[in-house]
Amino acid sequence: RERAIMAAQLLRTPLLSTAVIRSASTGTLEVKGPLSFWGGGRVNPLDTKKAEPVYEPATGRVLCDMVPCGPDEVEQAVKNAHAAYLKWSKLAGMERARVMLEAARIIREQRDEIAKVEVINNGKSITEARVDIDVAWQCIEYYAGLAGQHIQLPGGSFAYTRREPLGVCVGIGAWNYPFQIAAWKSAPALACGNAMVFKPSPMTPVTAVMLAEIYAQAGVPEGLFNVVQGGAETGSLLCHHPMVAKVSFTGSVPTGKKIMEMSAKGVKPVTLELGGKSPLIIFKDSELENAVKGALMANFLSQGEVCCNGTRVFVQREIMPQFLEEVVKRTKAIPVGDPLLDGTRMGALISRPHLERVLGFISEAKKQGAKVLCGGEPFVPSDSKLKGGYFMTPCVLDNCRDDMTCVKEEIFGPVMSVLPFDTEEEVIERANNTTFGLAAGVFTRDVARAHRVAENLQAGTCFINNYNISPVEVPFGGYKMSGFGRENGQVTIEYYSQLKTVVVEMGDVESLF
Ligand SMILES: NC(=O)c1ccc[n+]([C@@H]2O[C@H](COP(=O)([O-])OP(=O)(O)OC[C@H]3O[C@@H](n4cnc5c(N)ncnc54)[C@H](O)[C@@H]3O)[C@@H](O)[C@H]2O)c1
Repeated sequence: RERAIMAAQLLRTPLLSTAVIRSASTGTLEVKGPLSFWGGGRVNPLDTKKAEPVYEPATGRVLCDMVPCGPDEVEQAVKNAHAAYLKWSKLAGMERARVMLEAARIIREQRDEIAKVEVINNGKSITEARVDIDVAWQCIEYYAGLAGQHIQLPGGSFAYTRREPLGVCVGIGAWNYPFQIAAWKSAPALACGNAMVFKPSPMTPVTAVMLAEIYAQAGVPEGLFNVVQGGAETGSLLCHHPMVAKVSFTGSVPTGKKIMEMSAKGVKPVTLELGGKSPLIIFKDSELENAVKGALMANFLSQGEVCCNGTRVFVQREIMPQFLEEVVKRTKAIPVGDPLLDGTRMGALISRPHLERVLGFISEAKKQGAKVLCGGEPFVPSDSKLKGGYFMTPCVLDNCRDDMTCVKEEIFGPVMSVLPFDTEEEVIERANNTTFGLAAGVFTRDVARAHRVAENLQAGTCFINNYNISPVEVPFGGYKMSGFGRENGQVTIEYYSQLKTVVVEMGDVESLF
């Protein structure tokens, strides 16, 4: 009966054709049809009553509907994933690698189209979205292969370890890097022989389906990478499902705590990639031009909606005037507008409520004594089709103190708080005075100081003389309440596999009994 239901629901046509995407511009793309994917195709929803609108951030129009998956659908997706896992995990690493390399190749080939859809659904600039998609295929290419270890024991005996898959892994994503998060989770999961059920954010449901289509086209077994749509309810069904072996989550701290609690009930390992309020420390001996560029990169990528952004910018007092002058000049020059235009450097925030929340942080900062040096206002681009979009001007706040809300809480928007400091000892203490610990940065020409500061900062990633550089070869993840576990780099294999030790006796058994 289940098979019959599946057959009636399954759609193997692609969500969007290349021609449709190519001819689309801001305000024109229509996304129709189901956005969930399992068993090798897109699946019609069982119940559309709880459908929610998904908006195009640059125009404010409805892009499509997101229909959350209920218990029966989650059950189908997980079962499909499990069946695929049984086949996929028996393949040799090289065989899996071949399929994954093919998926990486297809993404590379369709990079401009995927980036365009990402922009339309997420609002970030096309220049950034293209980089996101490049990082996604690089990640899949990177993980296409892995091996075990052989340990010699006395008397010709030996042991070896096998890195074995966990089974069905669940990925739950945030809305700021929709396609890239799906790739960062699925690439190591699949490389290790697992299957994945991925739930994107309900605000950005579109491009994860495109990734599912690409994996299918590359030749993964049906059901190996599945997409279920929905919000908290669907996410919690996934975390509680007894056939799910692991949950990898990217999102906020409060949701991360719930994910951990739910997973604890089933003794499931979790990876938590949570929020941050990262410090960037600029010493007076820095090369100022690079430090200013670094501060901009640390704050304004993806409209400031980046978890590892260095939003607390500590500047040594002696260079504060020059730093502020230069940073404000450059911030004012950032072209905000139609995210699909090549010249745009800042697009629209994800939603109207989020825009209002970010503007609210700025009003609160002003009340608490901060001075707005530039930006921080809603912005209406001259192009009339963008008048309903969620744009704002990037903001630099001066006169900040450590106890202000804008300095303590994650804003997740284009708002830089600048704070003066005097000594290295003082700034390290202030930089670490937060419950978060995702990233940190330091600019200085003094090599010894750079490494000393990096050692003393409580953060999962420390950037020296740059900021927000995350190549796929390098592990990424948090300290403290920014989470645990890592994504990217070789170490992530450990988070998507379990280690089996096999001990082999080559002689006779010596018994004490
Ligand atoms: N560390 C990282 O790698 C990283 C990367 C990107 C974003 N983030 C963080 O993500 C946050 C912004 O993303 P967001 O607003 O989408 O976060 P969020 O926590 O609101 O939602 C994240 C995901 O969790 C799902 N979810 C919500 N409640 C759930 C529940 N009870 N059970 C299961 N799933 C549930 C959502 O539907 C969504 O898919 C920021 O705090 C940001 O710092 C972290």
